[in-house]
Amino acid sequence: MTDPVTVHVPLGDRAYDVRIGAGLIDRAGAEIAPLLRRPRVAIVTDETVAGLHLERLCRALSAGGIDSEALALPAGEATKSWPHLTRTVEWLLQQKVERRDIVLAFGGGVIGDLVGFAAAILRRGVRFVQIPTTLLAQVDSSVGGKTGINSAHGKNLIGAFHQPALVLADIAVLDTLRPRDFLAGYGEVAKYGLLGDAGFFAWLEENAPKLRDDMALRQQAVAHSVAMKAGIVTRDETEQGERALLNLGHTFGHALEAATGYSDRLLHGEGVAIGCALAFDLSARMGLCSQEAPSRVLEHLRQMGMPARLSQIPGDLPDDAGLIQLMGQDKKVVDGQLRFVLARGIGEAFVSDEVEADQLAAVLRDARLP
Ligand SMILES: NC(=O)c1ccc[n+]([C@@H]2O[C@H](COP(=O)([O-])OP(=O)(O)OC[C@H]3O[C@@H](n4cnc5c(N)ncnc54)[C@H](O)[C@@H]3O)[C@@H](O)[C@H]2O)c1
Ligand SMILES: O=C(O)C(=O)C[C@@H](O)[C@H](O)[C@H](O)COP(=O)(O)O
Ligand SMILES: [Zn+2]
Repeated sequence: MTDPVTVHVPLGDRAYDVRIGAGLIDRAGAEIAPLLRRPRVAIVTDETVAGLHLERLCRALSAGGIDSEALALPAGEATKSWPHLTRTVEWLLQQKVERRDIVLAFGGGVIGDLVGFAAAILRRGVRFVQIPTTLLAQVDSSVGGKTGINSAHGKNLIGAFHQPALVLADIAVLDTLRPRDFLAGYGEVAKYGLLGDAGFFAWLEENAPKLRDDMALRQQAVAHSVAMKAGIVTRDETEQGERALLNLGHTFGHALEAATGYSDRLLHGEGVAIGCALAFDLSARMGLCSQEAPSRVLEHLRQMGMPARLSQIPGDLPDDAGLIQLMGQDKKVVDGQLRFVLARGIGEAFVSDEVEADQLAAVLRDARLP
């Protein structure tokens, strides 16, 4: 057990804490009990997380005098869909979860997004606690209140803003992640440096390879990422402006996830990594930043063993027109016009609607090369 770090998200009557430390799951009862009106919770998780960590969570809740029931959904992005949303909401109703109860989302970003959305619509809104178990969910998806599911038309197209009442990020639970899932989550960590903190990116260039083994560095990386996200979300909760910077790499990434059918061919964080590389390439081609910036991004992703090019995605992809059509469903689109997060350098991202079709085509063409 390390001393937890707390990042507060000061959103008025929707304010909450993000607690970050090793061993927090074992303290879940004590951490959650003060939020409860009656000592019971409904847990929604996925089958992989249930097999590895559910018993421990239930024991910790029980030690705090809290009864629990759990629903385990299939693991993977395909679960962020209407059928599993329906199943979750119906199960929560069957459990007679009341408006003043708390639902626990115990898993990665898929569970957090789905369960957060279920909580947002159940009885027109019940509170929920995020217990994120992937690196991605700890640094990004559990914080900020974006919840939702995917559609064949695009990523996260059905959803709501619904802030959690508490986030408990047990960084030791990441030890059981598959290396590929750990690295995919790292895509979102690197994103924070790239979008707004050159010093953090330089720190990552030196320390990121050690995050898997060094708990103190891991805690620092998670806490720094969460603090950056909390700051942005506090200034712009519903993405009227600055929050769109958190979408760096996502216009490309989300289109690629839709193109690969939300399957294991491409994980969200991998799409973000490729998308960041493409966004920096596009920025350099438009003369917004020097060539050194995309070269550094590529070099770092390669050093970490992450994909950075379209040619690293297994199987066929749609042609450029097909990918651009998928980008047309991006939530940043205004009046039918695509908007991209571009950069003037590492840590200097901004939103632009001035990308020209031939520049975009050149980026996509080159990214298809091996
Ligand atoms: N709401 C937001 O702000 C936001 C931000 C970023 C990403 N997202 C969403 O998050 C999703 C991706 O999240 P993810 O990468 O966590 O994927 P995920 O939830 O599918 O988890 C990845 C895999 O890791 C397994 N897993 C989870 N915890 C584990 C553990 N401790 N040990 C072993 N295995 C474990 C899961 O079963 C799954 O197979 C995407 O749908 C993305 O759109 C949302
Ligand atoms: O919290 C945000 O805002 C983000 O954009 C974080 C992203 O990493 C995340 O993938 C988010 O779900 C994407 O948002 P969307 O609005 O493009 O679906
Ligand atoms: Zn993301």
